[in-house]
Amino acid sequence: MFKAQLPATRVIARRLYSSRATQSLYSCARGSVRSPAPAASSLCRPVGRSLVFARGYAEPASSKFSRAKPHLNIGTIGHVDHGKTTLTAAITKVLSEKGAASFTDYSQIDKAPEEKARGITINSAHVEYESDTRHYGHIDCPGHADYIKNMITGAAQMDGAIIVVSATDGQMPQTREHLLLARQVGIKKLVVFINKVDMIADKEMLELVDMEMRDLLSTYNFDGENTPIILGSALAALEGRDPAIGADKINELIKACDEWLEIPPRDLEKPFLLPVEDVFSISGRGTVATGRVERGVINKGDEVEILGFGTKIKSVLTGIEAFHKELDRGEAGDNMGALLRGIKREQIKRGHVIVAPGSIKAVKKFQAQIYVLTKDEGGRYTPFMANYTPQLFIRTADISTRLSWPEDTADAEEKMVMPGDNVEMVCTLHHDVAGEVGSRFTLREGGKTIGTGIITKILEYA
Ligand SMILES: Nc1nc2c(ncn2[C@@H]2O[C@H](COP(=O)(O)OP(=O)(O)OP(=O)(O)O)[C@@H](O)[C@H]2O)c(=O)[nH]1
Ligand SMILES: [Mg+2]
Repeated sequence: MFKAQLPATRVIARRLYSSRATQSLYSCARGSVRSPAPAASSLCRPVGRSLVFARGYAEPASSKFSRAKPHLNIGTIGHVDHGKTTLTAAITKVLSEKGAASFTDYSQIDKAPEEKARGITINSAHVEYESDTRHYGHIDCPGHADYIKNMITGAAQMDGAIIVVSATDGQMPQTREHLLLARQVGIKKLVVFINKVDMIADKEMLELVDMEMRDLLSTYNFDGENTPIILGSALAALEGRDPAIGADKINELIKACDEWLEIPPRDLEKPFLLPVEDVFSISGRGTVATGRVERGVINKGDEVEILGFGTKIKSVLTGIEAFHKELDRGEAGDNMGALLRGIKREQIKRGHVIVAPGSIKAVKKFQAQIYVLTKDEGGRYTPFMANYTPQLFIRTADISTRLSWPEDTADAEEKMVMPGDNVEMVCTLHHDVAGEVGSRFTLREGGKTIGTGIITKILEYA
């Protein structure tokens, strides 16, 4: 009873605390004592696709799709009105005819539910469908601001994207902005859909849009030469007419996604990282750090490194507890307690990370893409300028950080950041923390979140 009221990590530490409890845990592991593990333990372990849900997806209403196929998160990006939502609806329409999706019509997608991600409201719709070889989760946002927020917060992370560009307009400012952001947040490959070809009779015009898109992709360091570009009409596909520019092109698009977009390494395949939430001293046994494993796998006896706050020490994990049992192995998603050999209570604290040695470094200064919340989102009412010093929260660490403009910025002295802006700034940390390109963080001031960001470039290691 008493234990049930404690946060999971405390329970773990308490269990490691008493050697008698540890003994009973061993017997529990052998299956001789105790009823089945408490339900709470099943909360943590990501099984197959549920990893995706841990990243912000709601469990889909239909579960008739095969879970056996590899899963990829994608979405439509691109300039306002170029046809992202129409294309999303068209994909579900064409694939539903093969039984590989449930048709989600335009109005259902554009009436996206609001999601709260780190205090930021994002309107986005998730649909899912299947190709011959993969299962896709697909996100479409109703507005430009929602794309920006979604990409920076990673509310629904995209592993790849379909950039939609209207043949009538060609590339527009948000085409470029979304491409740049896709690059910044680590999307490596895109597929291009040149839409509304039903409105263009001139073939040369289409070739021009194609060529310009390849140039633009290369400008933003994507593979402009080899990126698949499909020309079609999302509206024709949705309305079930002109298959040569409609349904056929949707099938071609999905095939291009299958062949060109890559499945990212799963969290389990990445190097081990445990953000420390709490630390306990257990007499007769040593120091235990608890937290939820962010990525990777660890085995009892493995060497680890503790990083952050000027610390870089090696140790060995001599005990692991997760799911209220003493185990030989912990993995991504587990709430675990880690017994560390030769580490004193004072040497480790909340905000440190325990990692596979050499897999990540501590950083002091980096460049980041930052979205600044509006006052309606609970953010600041007023703009700020360079040298503003909020608290930066990354994993379990919080550190005061100074914000400034990158070196080559014009008028850096007078430049203001308005609530609602998306900016690239330099963060100089008061002390070091484990970080890498792609690490996400939030900025807070006086107890409220004022911004959210993602590291794009490391400028100084600890
Ligand atoms: N003629 C033609 N019109 C299209 C096509 N695809 C989309 N449209 C129209 O273009 C308009 C904008 O389409 P949407 O799908 O709402 O565009 P969007 O990119 O989702 O727009 P935002 O979410 O507001 O950025 C609508 O009126 C669509 O009917 C197409 O292939 N041909
Ligand atoms: Mg839309």
